[in-house]
Amino acid sequence: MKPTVAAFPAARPRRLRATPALRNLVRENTLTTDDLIWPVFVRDGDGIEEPIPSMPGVTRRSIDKIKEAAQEAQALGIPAICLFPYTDPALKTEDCAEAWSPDNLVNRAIRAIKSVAPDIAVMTDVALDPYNINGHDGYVVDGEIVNDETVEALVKMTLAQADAGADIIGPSDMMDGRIGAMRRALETAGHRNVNILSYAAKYASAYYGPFRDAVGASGALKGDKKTYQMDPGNTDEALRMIERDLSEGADMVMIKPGIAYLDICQRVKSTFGAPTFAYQVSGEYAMIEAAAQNGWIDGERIMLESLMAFKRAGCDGILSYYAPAAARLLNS
Ligand SMILES: NCC(=O)CCC(=O)O
Repeated sequence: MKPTVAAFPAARPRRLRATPALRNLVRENTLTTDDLIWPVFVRDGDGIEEPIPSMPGVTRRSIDKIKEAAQEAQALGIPAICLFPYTDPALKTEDCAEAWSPDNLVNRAIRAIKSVAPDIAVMTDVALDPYNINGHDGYVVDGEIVNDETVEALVKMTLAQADAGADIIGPSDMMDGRIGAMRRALETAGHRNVNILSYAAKYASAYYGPFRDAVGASGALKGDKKTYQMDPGNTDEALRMIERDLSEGADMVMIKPGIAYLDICQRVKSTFGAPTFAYQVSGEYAMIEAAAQNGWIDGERIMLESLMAFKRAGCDGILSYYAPAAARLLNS
């Protein structure tokens, strides 16, 4: 659609920018707390909030502190919280059995959140990397990340999370066929209302560096994730991945990382019209924080501007470490 614009001076586009009231009236996109999913890091212990040096302002919390965070999120009106575990290295194994233990950190955290903040939707991450001795999202056999055996493990992990009360399952592993396998297993187990938010277009990105520090996977990872995560040069492939995951039973889809992949967000939303999310990942957060702490940028304004960019690109929501800070500003 080509907009009709009169010639100057009949058209003076600045008229619509003249006052806050007029700007508010004609704003095309809005950012609200309803758009936010807050990723949080869980660790063992009690009363612990441990700073993550490469993500200033973000901490690893013990479950009692996660409960407080969930209550804070509920009070701020943030609809969902997403859990990532910092697993004790002694629990990381080749078979990754801790991933589907009913009493692993994440499953205990889900139950704890549900006990104090029942209005919050709890999202989980499904991938083997927090439990894998070699840091990969899948099983490694003779140097290869094997697909089908990994999917079997991911299904067990999914069911354990759903049993614990997860509302949204977030498969971030990028194996083939996992969405269909998870959906069938959830249906069979009677978890008919558990949503799947598929990390459908997840790129092999350097922007995840600080996250791997946060979950203690940096040292463990041998090699890279390029045989399962996507090549940053590709666009059409992202559309194929989204279409496939939706056809296998994903309720919502995600593009990750965020700000460097807004073209993908825009194409995905305009092509499929499905609930579309972006993940403003750890490296994006770290870059904004580093510049803000140096006084080189206005951190609060950049935070809100970067989140608004996702809305403009068509996203329905954003996973962001800024969720509580943004919610406080948006609510003020
Ligand atoms: N599966 C979750 C992630 O890989 C998060 C990445 C990040 O925040 O950098």
